[in-house]
Amino acid sequence: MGEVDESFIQAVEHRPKLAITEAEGIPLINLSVFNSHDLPSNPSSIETLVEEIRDACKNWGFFQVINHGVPLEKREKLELASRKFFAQSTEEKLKVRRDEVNPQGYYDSEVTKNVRDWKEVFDMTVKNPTVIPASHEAGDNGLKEVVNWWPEYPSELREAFEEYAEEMEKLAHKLLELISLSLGLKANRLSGFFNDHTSFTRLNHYPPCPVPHLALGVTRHKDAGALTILAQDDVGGLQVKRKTDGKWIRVKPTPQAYIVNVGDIIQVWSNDRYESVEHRVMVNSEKERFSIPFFFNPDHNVMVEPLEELITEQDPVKYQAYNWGKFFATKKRSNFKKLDVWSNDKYKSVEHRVMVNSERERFSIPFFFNPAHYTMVEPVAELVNEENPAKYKAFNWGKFVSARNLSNFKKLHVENIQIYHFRKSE
Ligand SMILES: O=C(O)CCC(=O)C(=O)O
Ligand SMILES: [Fe+2]
Repeated sequence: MGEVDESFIQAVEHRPKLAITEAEGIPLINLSVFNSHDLPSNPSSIETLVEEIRDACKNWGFFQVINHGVPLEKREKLELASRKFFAQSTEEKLKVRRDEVNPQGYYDSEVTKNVRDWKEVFDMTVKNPTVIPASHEAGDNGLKEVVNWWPEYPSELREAFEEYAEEMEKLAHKLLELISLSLGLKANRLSGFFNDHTSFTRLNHYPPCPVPHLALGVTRHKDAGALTILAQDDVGGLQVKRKTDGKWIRVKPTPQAYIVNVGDIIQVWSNDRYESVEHRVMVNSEKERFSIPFFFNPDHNVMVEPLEELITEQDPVKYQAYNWGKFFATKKRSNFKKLDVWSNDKYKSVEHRVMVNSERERFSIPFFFNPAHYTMVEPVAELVNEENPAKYKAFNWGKFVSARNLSNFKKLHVENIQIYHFRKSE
């Protein structure tokens, strides 16, 4: 990734401490009773399991599962293909780069909460094609089909992914059943939301980082979907914000286990009984790290809202319904970076500052020449070509300025869409 660009540097309060206490870990749950059939015949064994899931979702929002039924060789095949893909030159990887039209593929400049992540990724949807809204605009009812890009090398990536995704889907449905039971609902209560699901899998590669105390592999965030099932390698780096005290707890790699976390959608469905928990990824200066999250997301047309069975007088509805596809499209779109945009990075905006002195006062009068508020700022078309693809997405100047003024000029703090925007006031 070359020299360390300022966009990677976290604000002081978000920088990771390199020595982290590994006190209490997230719960480890054995799924063996549940992994061979749809619902096990022994009701008391499943009761204990459901109880464990309930406690884990309530107290942590995160847990690990073992004896999950996913064949190890399928995971290893995809892990190996991922290593081979990322080991190629940037030029090769950019041939399958994600763009405005197709959000799948390779990407090395993801921005979470306006700070760049120290990672590169490759995204693939599980359904190929996957149907999503054509745009984030509320009035636009158009749909589009997203198809996966496949790199030339390694040629086995596609097969490895497809086999793996099938296993992930099975595991995700099992977990969904357990979660439904743990909320006192029928096992299949949530299954119908996933007929044409928009799930995707991401290959993450975190290269060694010369400034692990200043940057993060993934900035603190919550996952927007229903559930995430993560395979991490043996390097470690994932941290979860413990609910009891807000401390960052490292998720110790457990060979062959999967890490599961509740996403925002389960938070809303459960009307806050279960919360989607913040997590982040630390990087280190010596070892690269690989991980593979599977994001289990419902159909694009699902209206996400608290489940009516969980609503009572004492526990009234906490969220307004929102459309999953639109929410997701908006979230993807608002992941953009800083200025230097029109020139597509040919000219860089340069930092400057003003010194004062002990004797003389000084006056100056700057004139800030800004476009109209409705201007959509994006690289000018003449400066964009195949060798020099657009480095910025379009953004609205007026909205940018008002967000920036709010954030005290420190960071471009245009906040991503979040479920709390749909929270009803108490
Ligand atoms: O790599 C990891 O351990 C977690 C990645 C993650 O949180 C994400 O991609 O949403
Ligand atoms: Fe995540």
